[in-house]
Amino acid sequence: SSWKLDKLTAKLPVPPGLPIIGNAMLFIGNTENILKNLENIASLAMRHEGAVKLWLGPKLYIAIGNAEDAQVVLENCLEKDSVYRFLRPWLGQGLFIAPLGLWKIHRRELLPVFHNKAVEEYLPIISEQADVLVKNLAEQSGKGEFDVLRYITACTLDIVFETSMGERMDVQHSPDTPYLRARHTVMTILNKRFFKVWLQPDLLFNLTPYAKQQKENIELTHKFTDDVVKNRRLQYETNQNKETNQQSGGRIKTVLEMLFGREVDFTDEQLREHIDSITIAGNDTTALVIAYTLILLGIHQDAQEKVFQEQQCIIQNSKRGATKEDLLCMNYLERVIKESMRLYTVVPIIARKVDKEIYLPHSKVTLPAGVGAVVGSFAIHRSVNEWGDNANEFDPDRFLPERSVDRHPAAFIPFSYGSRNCIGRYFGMIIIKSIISSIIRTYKIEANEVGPLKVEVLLFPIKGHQIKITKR
Ligand code: HEM
Repeated sequence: SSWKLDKLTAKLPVPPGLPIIGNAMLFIGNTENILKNLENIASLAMRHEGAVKLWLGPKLYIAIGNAEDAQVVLENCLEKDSVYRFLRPWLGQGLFIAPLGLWKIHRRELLPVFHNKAVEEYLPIISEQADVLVKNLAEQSGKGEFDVLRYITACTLDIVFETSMGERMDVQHSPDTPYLRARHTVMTILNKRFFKVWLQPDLLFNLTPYAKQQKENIELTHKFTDDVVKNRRLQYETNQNKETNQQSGGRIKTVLEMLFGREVDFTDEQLREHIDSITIAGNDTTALVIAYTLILLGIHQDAQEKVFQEQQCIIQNSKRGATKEDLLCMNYLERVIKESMRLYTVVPIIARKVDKEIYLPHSKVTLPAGVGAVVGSFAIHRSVNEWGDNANEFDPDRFLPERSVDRHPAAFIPFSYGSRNCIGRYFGMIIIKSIISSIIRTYKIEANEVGPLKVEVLLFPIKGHQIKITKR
């Protein structure tokens, strides 16, 4: 039946491949090569109808580089592709990879927890950590280039841990803990598995030392979250009669606390899986967007000056954290952040399972059930068809309302699209805005370039996020 699948999708171009493994060669080699190959696939797609097909071993994938087909896939295919199965031992049925039936029920329960009003309660925690970040950065002020991502990641970890489970990790002061090391090890092994086809079959993976290492480190991270869930459940049950709404007693409720006593009676294991999924999906993504935006502001001094002037207008010379009202006024900064997410799409590819036949109106091809659909957000964000001839140039004002009216709704999808999009997108945006606001009011930034990129699930610059800062 691969013959039948091949025939059904005969209209689509296919890059040259090898027998048996098909196009899997495209994903072999270093991570920089993977990106080059992805770019070649994207340009092959552009020369045709914005889609190509790839055989990865026995499985057929359709790679999509146009907004119209991306919209159809992201609206209709809500089940994650089987490539995410490697996350299963770690994240179980957590929202990020939850199978469709369970996902529908749990997403509905989690939505109010990530509502604008609910996450705005976390602004004091965000500003407090942004303040620590600004102080930590002082050691780099007036010196040469340095990689800013490490500082930002420590800050977003502190924010995400405190808001999701009420744990004050203080990563910004003590970045090296057994839990964080274990977490990093698991991520490194998973990344290898995603991109190295020979590590994908369990049989082969289990022959490597990675298998044991992964198991031990997953157990360590599970134990950490299990303990938090157990303690918070106990506290919740003790206080149950006293507290009723989010801010009772003046204390802010964490994501975890908001999940107790809901319509769906989450088990402790389910809570652990959701909380782990949230801290994994929400941390590096947010940190990367901030780091790319700082480089872009360092390159484009005129944009930085405009961002600074806007801050002066809103918060004057104060060093206080940004309030909800302040954030709403940061329109230029918001356009800069969007342009940063467009050019450096930190989640560059999204893979979904096609569980029922669907027709792609742009490529004019019917995808049979059983194939995988890969949405190339990075490719769509840089496509001249969607963004015009200067698609590769930095121009925040392309996000002015009057210049956005004719754009396809799925031409800009940094948080994916449709009902399985990012549940934390508003939370992510307020963290990003608030942290950049604090940094830019204190430091002037310089940077040369982002340079060549690589894909390790997320998008990274090969030489790191190099910037120079000086106190204003
Ligand atoms: C700028 C920062 C962020 C970016 C670029 C981003 C991007 C994404 C994308 C592209 C997806 C969908 C993946 C797919 O369709 O397969 C997603 C899902 C998700 N994100 Fe985010 N995210 C960000 C911040 C956050 C934050 C702050 C949180 C929570 C604290 C979060 C939690 C999640 C969760 C739980 C999902 C799974 C949703 C579901 O399947 O229903 N993300 N994110």
